[in-house]
Amino acid sequence: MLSGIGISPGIVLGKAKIKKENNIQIIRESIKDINAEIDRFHEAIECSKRQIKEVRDKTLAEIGEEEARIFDAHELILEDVTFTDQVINKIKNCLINSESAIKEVSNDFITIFNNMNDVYMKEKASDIKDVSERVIYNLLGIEQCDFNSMTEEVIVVSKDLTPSDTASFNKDKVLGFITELGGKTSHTAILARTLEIPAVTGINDLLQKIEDGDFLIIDGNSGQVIVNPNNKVIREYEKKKSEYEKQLLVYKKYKDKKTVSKDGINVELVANIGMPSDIKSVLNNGAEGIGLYRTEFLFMERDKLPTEEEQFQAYKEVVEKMDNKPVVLRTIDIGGDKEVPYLGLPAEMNPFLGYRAIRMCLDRQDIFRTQLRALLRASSYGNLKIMFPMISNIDEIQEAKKILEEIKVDFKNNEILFNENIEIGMMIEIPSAAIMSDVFAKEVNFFSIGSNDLIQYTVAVDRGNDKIANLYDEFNPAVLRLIDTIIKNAHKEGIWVGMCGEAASNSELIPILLAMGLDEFSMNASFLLQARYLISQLSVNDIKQELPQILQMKKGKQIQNFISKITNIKNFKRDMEDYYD
Ligand SMILES: C=C(OP(=O)(O)O)C(=O)O
Ligand SMILES: [Mg+2]
Repeated sequence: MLSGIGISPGIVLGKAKIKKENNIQIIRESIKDINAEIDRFHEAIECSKRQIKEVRDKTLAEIGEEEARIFDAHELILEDVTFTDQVINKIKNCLINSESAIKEVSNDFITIFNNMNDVYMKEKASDIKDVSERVIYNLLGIEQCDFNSMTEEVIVVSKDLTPSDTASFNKDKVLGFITELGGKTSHTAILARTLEIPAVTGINDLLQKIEDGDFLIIDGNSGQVIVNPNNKVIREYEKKKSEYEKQLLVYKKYKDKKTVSKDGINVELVANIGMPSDIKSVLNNGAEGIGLYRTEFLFMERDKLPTEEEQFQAYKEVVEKMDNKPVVLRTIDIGGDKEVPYLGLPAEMNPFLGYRAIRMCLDRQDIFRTQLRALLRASSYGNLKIMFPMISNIDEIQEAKKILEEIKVDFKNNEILFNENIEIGMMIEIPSAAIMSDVFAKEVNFFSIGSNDLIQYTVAVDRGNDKIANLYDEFNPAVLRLIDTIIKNAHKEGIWVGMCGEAASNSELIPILLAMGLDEFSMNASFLLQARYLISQLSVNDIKQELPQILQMKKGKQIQNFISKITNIKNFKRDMEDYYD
């Protein structure tokens, strides 16, 4: 049994097919005819572009537009003169062959991007590796491994797989794959999930542990790989596989349904997103809207502030793609663990208690006003709602609303279109706001409970600190009492209340939140169908009867046990975590 990281869910059983490393030796040869060498390089670039276009078109036809964009990025690398000029200069100045020049230049770029210690930059490094290997193969006239023409069903085993490799898989033949390198957020992992090919990564010395033809079981849910299992284990996994697939079919049936409990209570089930490209999976998983659009991601991974126009285009794209379904756009929550280096903000002793979110926006009104203008403009293209994060006192929400009003007046004077009745909401994620939620409820049209922060501030536990993760508990009775207070206060004022922190997708908490009367549940798209299924199995009024008793319990564990006993959802929780964690 080998343990790795499951990057694409599902279970498969089959024969191993090792993708041999093309251990090509690139020899640094001296050249005499510079022009001929540069021509050779250009020819290889053109040939690579043609191949990338083919992979792109295949991806577009068989997988999707978003995935095809990975290969647009590959083409851009070949068109990027900072890359190609450096290779040409190396050929000219060092009088070396193209293969070595590309290897040296791409290695420099890969090292720089990998050292940035940033997921996005690391992905860029792997794109450069993919593209430069392709050009080198073309220079050397080496055929690349053709996954498209596999004739028997296999599980591909490889040190690494590029997005090009993954996109060229013949889905009928490649049952799954295992690699040594790669992560959950890599392009290869994204493609595997879209293709619904189970995959596991992160197994050290993989190629020393598996041989061509070995019989394998891959469990993409738990990240386990079993090599040459006995018949008993094979039968056990065949059963697991069929149960998993049956359950998945049940979930999929809920895609276009409303979210209604067994006893007829209707709630809204919506998704959290970070950027427009997340929408595809949101729609595929039957979201009724977006409950949290974390716009700060548009401000990260770049070297200057996005302009009003750039922001407008992004927000408009989201709103239009959601086609009149509600989209709660949260103004930037920069700070805490979300750093934006080009803003030059000084380091702080306690960043989570510091210059963050609305605090920064009310201080840097240039940034805030630009965002408000962009989102107000986008509001005329669909059902957009505005939400302010990290509100801790009444002045902040009033000040934010005042600034928004000023921009509305300016828009009216200048005949700029926007939705005059746009709903305004606030996150309740700081205990002071939760305690004063009766007062805040008079200021806004809705609340969204940010349980990630609300928990960390209520129990004084850093949400990212593994050492004290046992204290970070959504079932902590203090947290549950605060949530109950917030919902009651919102309803007294006649406003709706949602939750967009991770706790909204916790299968043992969902029954309690339903009983408290939460109106909207916002979560990662991959949890939506399971949550809708779970809700359809629950009788909210029965759980409501138990709520006073639950709120009197002294320990989180006690509450959790009680809920799993009365709702019988222990197995369901295990399902959720196995499949998507
Ligand atoms: C949704 C939340 O906001 P973020 O995770 O972006 O801080 C939260 O705090 O629960
Ligand atoms: Mg938060």
